[in-house]
Parts: sequence; C-alpha cells; structure tokens
Amino acid sequence: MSQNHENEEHDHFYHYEDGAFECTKPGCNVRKLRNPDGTLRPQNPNIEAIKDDFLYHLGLGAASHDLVNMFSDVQFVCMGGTSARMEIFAHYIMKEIGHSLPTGADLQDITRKSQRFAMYKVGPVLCVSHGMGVPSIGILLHEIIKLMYHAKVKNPIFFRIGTCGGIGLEPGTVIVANQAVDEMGNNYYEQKICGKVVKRPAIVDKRLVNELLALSKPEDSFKVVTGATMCANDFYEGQGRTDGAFCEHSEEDKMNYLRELQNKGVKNIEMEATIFAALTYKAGIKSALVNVALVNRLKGDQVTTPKEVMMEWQNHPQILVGRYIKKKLSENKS
Ligand SMILES: O=P(O)(O)O[C@@H]1C[C@H](O)[C@@H](CO)O1
Ligand SMILES: O=c1cc[nH]c(=O)[nH]1
Repeated sequence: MSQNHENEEHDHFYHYEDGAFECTKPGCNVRKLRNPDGTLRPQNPNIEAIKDDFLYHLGLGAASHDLVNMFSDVQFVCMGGTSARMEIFAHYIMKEIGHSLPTGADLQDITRKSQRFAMYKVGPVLCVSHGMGVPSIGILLHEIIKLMYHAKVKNPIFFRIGTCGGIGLEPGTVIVANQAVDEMGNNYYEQKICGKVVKRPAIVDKRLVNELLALSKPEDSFKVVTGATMCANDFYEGQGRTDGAFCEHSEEDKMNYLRELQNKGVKNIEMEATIFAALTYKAGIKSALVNVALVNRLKGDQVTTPKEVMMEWQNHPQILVGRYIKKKLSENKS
C-alpha cells in the first residue's frame, strides 16, 4: 500500500458537507482535492500558469468565454455516448426539474463549433455526449474537469448514462456499477504516459451507488441491479464477440470467458467505465456509472432489438438519474 493508499477508497473521501475532502486514514498524506467552498483544486500544477486555457474539443476557452458566468451553477454533469441521447435527456430533465427556457428560446448545443461532442445546459444540469470508448471519453473528461475548475463549479456530481451488454441479465435492466474493472479484472485504468505505465485506481462512490439503488421503484418496468462493470477497449473481439470482422477464438472460449466474468461478479460490459471512474476519482468528483443492458451476452452477440424498443431502454438510466437529480435539488431548496 502506498503511503496515501491510492488503490483504496479514502475513508472520508466525501466526508465534509462543504465538499472539502480529507482522508483521515492513519499515515495518509493525500492531497485535498477540493477547496472548502467545494470548488475543485486543479490536480495539474501547470493549469494555473496557462492564462488562456483553450478546451479545444469543446470549442470553449478561458479567454474567449465567460466560463464562470456560463457554467458556475452546474451541479450535475451527465454523459452518454450519443448526441441524440444527450439531447433527449436534456429535454427530459428540463421537464423533470421544471426548468424553463426564455420564451422562443430552444436548447442549443454549446459545443457545436467544435463539431466533436454535443453539450446542452439545463439550469444546473450539463448533458454531454462522449463518443465511443476510452480515448474519446478520456479527452472529454480532461476538458470537462478543467471546465469545472475554470468555471468554479462547486461539488459537481458526474453520471454516465450509457448502454452495455448484460451478462445473464434481461435486456432493459439497469446496472449501477459498484466497481469498474478492465478486461483482465483489474480495478484500475492503465495509461501509458511518456513511455511509462501509470495505473489509476478506478473507484466509484459507494454511497452514491446506494442512493441510486434506493430510487428504483417496485412499479418500474425495469429492474435495477448492482455489480462490477467491465470496460473493454473494443466492441467485438475485446468483448469476446464472435461476430466481428475477425475472430480467432471459439464460441466455447467466449462462453468460458463470459461465465468467468459472471462468477467474478461482473454484470455488464461497456467501453468507458474504468477511465470514467478513475479520472473522476482522481479529480475528487463523485460519480456513478448507470448503464442499461441492450443484450444478454450469454444468449448472443448481435444487438438486433428494434430501434424503438432500444430507445425506450435507453430511457431507463435517465429515469433513475433524473430521480436522483430531482431529489437532490428539492433537498437543497428545503
Ligand atoms: O453510451 P454508449 O451507448 O455509447 O455506451 C456503449 C459503450 C460504447 O461507447 C458503445 C458501443 O456500442 O455503447
Ligand atoms: O454489448 C454491448 C452493448 C452496448 N455497448 C457495449 O459496449 N457492448
């Protein structure tokens, strides 16, 4: 264990209501990740020296935009793969929290100039698309975390509202990850930096997981479960599929792998979990991975469900996260 036990959850990671973080584990010398007012402390010492930091893939800059004015009221950042899903979510959450736009105004994609991601702001909720896979969401996370810092956002909470393949789960089921692992079962995100392998613990906030699970209702048309979410670097061979353009493993290899994952507590497979958990944890941001299963991988590889059914399933994580946001906003008011 390192002196600041970086591979374990800090005892009091989110202990203080004002957002200040301090780990009280004996011997832990971990840095504080947030200021007492809840704003983030930059984890990169170079950031403060960059006067006009430009968030290239968002098309937003500290010099060209009044980021504090535009974003300081953000409390929740919700991410998902596609721009269409995030626009749908933006409209959904607008209704849920009773937010209205000025007469005649419509939701605008704030990052449209960059032509990379799509971002909609609905009062305290930022809805952003992240594309597919670790490299894409990684770039977005770097820039969104810097945006949080530049805009002086206080105690933001991040959600990924995604899709995945379930293991032994009925399609439509929502999985709230209590752990993020890679294809080898490692509980960290591994990145090569300047020729060195850097491992960053992929830790999700267990309290947030439990709060989300408690929001599932018996009358819901979908089940909500928890377990480990596996992050693959590929949709086809990397997830054991046998229907890619190439396949040098057998159906038996695939089933053995999937069963082995299942025995280790893996409930679902997607392509962003480890980096999302690792970078938010490193930044001192509370986060959760909420995915809906589009297919039961023990029964097949192809995702052939009609589009309208899949669109309905994609709403399931949005419903759960929407309930959480609504609850937190009403608690903050009272
Ligand atoms: O949020 P999305 O639906 O993009 O999540 C999963 C993981 C990959 O990005 C993608 C593969 O189809 O779907
Ligand atoms: O099986 C699936 C379905 C959606 N997304 C994935 O990454 N895998």
